[in-house]
Amino acid sequence: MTDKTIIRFEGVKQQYDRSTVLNRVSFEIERGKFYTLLGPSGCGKTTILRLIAGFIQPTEGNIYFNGKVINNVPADKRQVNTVFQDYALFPHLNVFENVAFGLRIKKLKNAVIADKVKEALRFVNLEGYEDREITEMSGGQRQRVAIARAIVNEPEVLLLDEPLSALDLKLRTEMQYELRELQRRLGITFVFVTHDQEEALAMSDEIFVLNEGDIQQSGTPTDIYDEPINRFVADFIGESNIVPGRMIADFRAEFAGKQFDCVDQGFSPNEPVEIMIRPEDLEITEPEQGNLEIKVDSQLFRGVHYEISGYDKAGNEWLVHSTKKAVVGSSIGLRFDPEAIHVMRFGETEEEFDKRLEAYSDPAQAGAAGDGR
Ligand SMILES: Nc1ncnc2c1ncn2[C@@H]1O[C@H](COP(=O)(O)OP(=O)(O)OP(=O)(O)O)[C@@H](O)[C@H]1O
Repeated sequence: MTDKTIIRFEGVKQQYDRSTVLNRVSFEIERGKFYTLLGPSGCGKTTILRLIAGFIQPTEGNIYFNGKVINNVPADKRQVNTVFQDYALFPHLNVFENVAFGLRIKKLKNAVIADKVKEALRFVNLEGYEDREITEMSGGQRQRVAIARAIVNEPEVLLLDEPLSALDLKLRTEMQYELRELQRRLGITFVFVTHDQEEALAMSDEIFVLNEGDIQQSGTPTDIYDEPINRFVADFIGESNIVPGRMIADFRAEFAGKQFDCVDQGFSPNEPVEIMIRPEDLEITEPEQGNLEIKVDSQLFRGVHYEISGYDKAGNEWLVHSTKKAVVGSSIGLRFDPEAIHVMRFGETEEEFDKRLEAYSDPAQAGAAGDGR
């Protein structure tokens, strides 16, 4: 734990009846950053938010806030506010009263409330909308009222549970920029929940990828995109080619019936692995000039690139994103760099994975691990 840590989960388990929704999850959240909990429906994202907010208590483990255990601190005593998916605004109150609601409960003076509400509305670009009825506001504007109502309490952490999912694509993209910008201006910690990987990649400083009650991987968007820990993360974050293979030795992998140089090490000789290559890292060449040859099966124009798929001689399917066209039924070559080959070990924990990656970037450790070439 560092002095930047604001929230820490230590072995937190959550059970409803007999089903375990979180399996002894441990992680840290630092002050002033934009975090995203990303994962498919039902993986436990909202449960983590509810635990941070104090709407539920963990079955096991501890939750720390600024270094103190808060398992039994009631929700209204936590320095945390939540923006809900459906905004949960009061339809019978106007914009001002919706934002002022929490402050009235705290019995602040009217002049103080007026100042704070004005400031919060300014932050979300809704100055002058104080007297509007909620029913007269658009989806995007309601969203901003909900955010103003949360930030008016000056929380240390803002929790956002799929706040953009009700908006259409264009507005959603606009709000992504706005939220990111708002977080920078406010300088407080945001914990944002989404099942949309593009949204997570675009907005976050740090992403936690969840599946079935476990954190599969945590890291920056580029870490997670470039070095996914396993098939689940690789598949969930972007499109990927994943084929079976084995590590012959350090820096030498075999897949699709051939051997290739790669940048991975620290595996047992002949260890079975999964090989991942992103579609945009494959370059189309003449059939005999590539590292692999595939027979083109289909081609779709996607606006910026062509999406080409085909099969190699070993029967693996490959997806290619390229600005070059290919002819369905013809053979093409695929060229890729050793750095484009990502080797994934079966059943590796995040700790082991991080250690292995660190060894690549630290020549002293890499040497100690033995260069098997
Ligand atoms: N009060 C409850 N009682 C019983 N089961 C619950 C309760 N709340 C959530 N669950 C279950 O816990 C699991 C995780 O739910 P959670 O809402 O945390 O998932 P999520 O990742 O946020 O999903 P979504 O994206 O669909 O909102 C689900 O299987 C859900 O059915």
